[in-house]
Amino acid sequence: MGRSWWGWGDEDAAVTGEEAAALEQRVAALLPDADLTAHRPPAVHDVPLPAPRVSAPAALRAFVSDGHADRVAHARGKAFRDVVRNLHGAVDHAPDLVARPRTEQDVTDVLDWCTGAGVAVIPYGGGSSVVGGVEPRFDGPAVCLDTTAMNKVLEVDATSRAARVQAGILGPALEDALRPAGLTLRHFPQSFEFSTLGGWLATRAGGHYATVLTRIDDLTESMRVVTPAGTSESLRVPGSGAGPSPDGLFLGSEGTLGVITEAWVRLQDRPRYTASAAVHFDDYAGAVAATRALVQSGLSPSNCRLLDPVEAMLNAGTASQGGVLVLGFESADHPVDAAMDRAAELCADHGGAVRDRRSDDRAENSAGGRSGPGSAGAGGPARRWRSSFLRMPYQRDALAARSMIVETFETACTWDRFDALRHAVTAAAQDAMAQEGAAGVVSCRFTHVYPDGPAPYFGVYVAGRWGATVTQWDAIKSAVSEAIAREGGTITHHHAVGRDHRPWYDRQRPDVFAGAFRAAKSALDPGGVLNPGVLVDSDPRAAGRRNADPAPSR
Ligand SMILES: Cc1cc2nc3c(=O)[nH]c(=O)nc-3n(C[C@H](O)[C@H](O)[C@H](O)COP(=O)(O)OP(=O)(O)OC[C@H]3O[C@@H](n4cnc5c(N)ncnc54)[C@H](O)[C@@H]3O)c2cc1C
Repeated sequence: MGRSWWGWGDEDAAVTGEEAAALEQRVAALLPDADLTAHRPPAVHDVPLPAPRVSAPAALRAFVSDGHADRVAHARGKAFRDVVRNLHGAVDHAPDLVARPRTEQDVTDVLDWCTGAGVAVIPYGGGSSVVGGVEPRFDGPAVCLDTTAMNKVLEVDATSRAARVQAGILGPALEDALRPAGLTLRHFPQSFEFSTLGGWLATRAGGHYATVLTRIDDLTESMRVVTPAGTSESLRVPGSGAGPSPDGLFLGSEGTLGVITEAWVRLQDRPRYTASAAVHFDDYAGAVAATRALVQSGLSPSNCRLLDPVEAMLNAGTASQGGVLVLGFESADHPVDAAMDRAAELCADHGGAVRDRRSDDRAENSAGGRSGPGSAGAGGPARRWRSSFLRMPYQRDALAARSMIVETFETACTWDRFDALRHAVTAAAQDAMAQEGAAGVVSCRFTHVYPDGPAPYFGVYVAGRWGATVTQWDAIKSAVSEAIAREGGTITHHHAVGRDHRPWYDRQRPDVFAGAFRAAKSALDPGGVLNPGVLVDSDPRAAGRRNADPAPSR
């Protein structure tokens, strides 16, 4: 047993037995007409693939594979639509080769060969993209450049609390390497176990923590990027006003400008003091007002996830009329009970009742302790929500195999627009479901909150039709994306643009910026080989041979 080729994570962690039966029961109670017949994916070797269209030159063969299983496993990311297409054994676009460079020189050699031969290159970390970011959805040959052999922490500067880390390291290995020094990156996306530092930087990933240092951008001191035009390394300083930031260009570049090979990242002492609570509300408007008051108070909770009643019921097992605010504080330096006291007062002002409050000063997360999203101090609904958070991707796969459409989408907007956006998005999802003849529910939680607005994260749980769930989901996704754009939200707060969000991203970004970005791409990637179809189209003279198609193939 190892990594699942078709779904999330490890094969031996897949949902089976009692967990599967309990899941089916919960769905049947919610959607009694759902057909929950379980379908199985084909064995990886039975997935049909055309022969590779290119072969690696002799100098690269030591780290390049054209193996069938390698090509299938690197063919797409881990969104719902990826998992379902895998379940059907339909891999329309696979890379011709998978390269696993061991050094920066190997990366340069791959880029040089691909630029010369007109072969596309898709930088690939953990392959957990949910936006079609790693799928070679274009004509012409492609090499998947898998960075996971470059996976070491190279240096720790304990004085400045920073580390120089290779981009292909996965979350757990990074934290394991930092733990002996009592340090942590404290960046825990839900995909933490199976995504890489390079992927986080390339997508501007959002971690588990709700306020202040929410994204990998905030934790980045400098970056080293190998491009077809040469290598860029930014100065390692705590801040700089020296013109536009080179890191600002490469953060979120999604493999279109170069391969991120290393970064200096900012670390923190592992938290010792924690406090958590679940605050129940009778009225969702009051819950939203309390969350806004909290994030505008300067208290900076580490966790501040407002679950609406549907989300609270489905994923925290808690009935609540107005929603539940999962609240947490933590510090390596001082007790956080006073902050929790004040947060409870602010919530009470808006009708919130604190339940399941816990605090802990036992250094559970300090050197030698375990780490992960919100791993200390939580009880009751907060604890149930956290464990279901980690099981969610596995359960999504089990439900996808049972014709359910289970997927999420996210955005961010200012507080003044949130009510209208939530209503519009929920209505668009419900209308699209009705048009697809499918019954389902829509949930909403805040993943991150800022003084000027929340990042709402929606879930859909729909009884689909086997064989049609991808087209059904695409129709829902298109409708909600239109609603988000209409209501002034961003097409993504942290899932990135990839190929799937291109139509809305192209409308969101200013035209002059698109031109400047295209010019930067031409300068760094003159052959237009890097991740065609993502973020921006190359100069047509460079990309003419490839006919990139940003729209999702169905
Ligand atoms: C179950 C699940 C939960 C998720 N939870 C979160 C979450 O909490 N927060 C969040 O932000 N996202 C989340 N995601 C989305 C995904 O995990 C993130 O986008 C993550 O940052 C991708 O990292 P990766 O290493 O898997 O990159 P990949 O999926 O391999 O690649 C993503 C993009 O980055 C590019 N890329 C990868 N490595 C490099 C590199 N070294 N240099 C240049 N470009 C590179 C790729 O070309 C691609 O465009 C989740 C996804 C899943 C499936």
